[in-house]
Amino acid sequence: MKANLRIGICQMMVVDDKESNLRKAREMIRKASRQGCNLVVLPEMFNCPYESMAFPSYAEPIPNGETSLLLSRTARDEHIYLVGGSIPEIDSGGRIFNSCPVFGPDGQFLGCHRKVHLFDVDLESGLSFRESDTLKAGNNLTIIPTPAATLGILICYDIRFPELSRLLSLSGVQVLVVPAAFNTTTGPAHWEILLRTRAIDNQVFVVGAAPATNPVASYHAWGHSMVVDPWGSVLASTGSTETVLWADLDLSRIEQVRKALPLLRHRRTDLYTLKRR
Ligand SMILES: NC(=O)CC(=O)C(=O)O
Repeated sequence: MKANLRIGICQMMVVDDKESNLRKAREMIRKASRQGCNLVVLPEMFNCPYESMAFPSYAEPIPNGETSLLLSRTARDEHIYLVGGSIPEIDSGGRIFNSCPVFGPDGQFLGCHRKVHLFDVDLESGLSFRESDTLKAGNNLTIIPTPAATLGILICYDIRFPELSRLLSLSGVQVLVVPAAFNTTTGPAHWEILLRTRAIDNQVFVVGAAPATNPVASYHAWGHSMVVDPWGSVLASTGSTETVLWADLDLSRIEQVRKALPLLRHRRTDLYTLKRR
């Protein structure tokens, strides 16, 4: 297989201490880079516990806050593309978002995705979460063109809404990058199925980057970071512990799969359409 993109996922354990999280992220990014990765992805809320009430005190501006500056420097030092998972972002009006900043190999800020769908749920297992208690929703689709690949960014719950992935794919996205933090209720039930389904539906690569399970955290992340190819095959996956995972993406696979099974061409747009507002 001809590889043209080696993608690394830092499945890090997030703790209730920003400086420790930043140190761990940098260490794991460097490890991925030493393994030859030219695109490295962090998980959702990698600098902050995944707790609504923690978001305001951990929030920072993007791209000039402490975390963004560290990511930019690390991307430049390692000469990699870096998808900065997500962090709580505070804007000039004091609004807080769940946001994913992306940096290029010169450290340049390439863009930012603000989570569009907020995770407000009361699960039968007893797990309740209400991101909207402290966060606002983003209003944009996020496409990051790079010479290596065109990336589309989704954050966690966004993956459950197929319209978003389809719109991104129809706009030329080749790799859906999904920093996420599914939990031990929804993770075993839905995580792998959703990642593989979005890959199969859209015939794109899907990269799911999750935190490792932290047994002392209030929210138990499921881990199981994964890379899926456009046929829905799992190229790399892991369990719940801290690890750096990597996979080689051969982007020509997208055209091969689309040629053999022309799903996107076979859509009946005379019967139905998907409109971006
Ligand atoms: N944490 C999320 O945003 C989403 C999630 O855990 C799920 O959809 O399940």
